[in-house]
Parts: sequence; C-alpha cells; structure tokens
Amino acid sequence: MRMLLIHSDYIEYEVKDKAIKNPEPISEEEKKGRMDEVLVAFISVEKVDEKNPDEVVEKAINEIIEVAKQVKAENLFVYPFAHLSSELAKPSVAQEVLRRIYEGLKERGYNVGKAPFGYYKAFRISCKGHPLAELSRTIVPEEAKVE
Ligand SMILES: Nc1ncnc2c1ncn2[C@@H]1O[C@H](CO)[C@@H](NC(=O)[C@@H](N)CO)[C@H]1O
Repeated sequence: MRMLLIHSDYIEYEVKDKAIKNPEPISEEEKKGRMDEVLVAFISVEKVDEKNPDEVVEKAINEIIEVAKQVKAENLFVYPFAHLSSELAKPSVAQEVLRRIYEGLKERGYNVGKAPFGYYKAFRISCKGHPLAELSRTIVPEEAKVE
C-alpha cells in the first residue's frame, strides 16, 4: 500500500464520471464533498496487500493516526487514489481495504470523510506547507518482506 499524507486547510472533490464498471454506489450529496482543517490520506492499495489485508488495514490506521497526532489534525479524509503504484490491487480488494480503514479511523474517535471509490473526480486541496505537511508511507504485509 502507498499513502500520500497531506495536512491541508481543506480538501474538496466533485465526482465527474465512472472510472470502473461497478463503482461504489453513491447518493446525490456524495457526488461533492469538502472537509476543512484535515489530514488527507491519498491511498493506493497494492497487489501485495492481498497477501494479508487485515494486517495492512491495521498498519495504515496506525500510521495515519500517528501523523494526525504529530500535526494535531482531528479531521481525517480517506481518498482512494490509483496513481501511487503500478502494482494495484484489484478494485474489489481495494474498495474493502479502504472501507475498513475508514471505519477503523471512525471507531478510534476521529471525524473521518471519504471520497467515493471507482470514479474520476475533480479535487482541490490546500496544503499547509509546514515541514510535516507532506509525508508518504509504504505499507506491506510481513510475509511479503524480502529477508
Ligand atoms: N488499487 C486501488 N487503490 C485505490 N483506488 C483504486 C484502486 N483501484 C481502483 N481504485 C478506484 O477506482 C478508480 C479507478 O482506478 C480510482 N480513481 C482514482 O484514483 C481517482 N483519483 C481518479 O483517477 C479509485 O477511486
């Protein structure tokens, strides 16, 4: 899994079109969204994550919360983003992994937003620009690590 973490003044998105055959069903109001004072996690779920989805979900949640505490962000935003890797997991696995990360962050008491899965979207973001405002993380299951 590859994550790009951007501490932002705001993130806003607008759904433009379907990008896969069966995108996540969304309501009219979910076609646009905005969140202010937010740590945005752009996430590409990778093929290697299919070896142990449970483990990568847990690790991703912990990594996002660790950065949220460092930058003092109370709002989080999970953004499915298929552009951080050339070894993507299939959409069905990716959608479930992203859903579990979103739910797990909410369960830990954060105010969490998400962008819909499986669409082309326009988005605007305002990065805060401080030294910890732009971070990346790579997460792999233990068994996938080469000795
Ligand atoms: N392995 C994966 N990890 C994360 N997201 C993934 C994915 N496979 C499919 N998606 C979702 O389907 C859209 C088309 O690839 C993706 N859309 C996007 O990435 C938008 N930024 C528009 O390009 C995304 O919603």
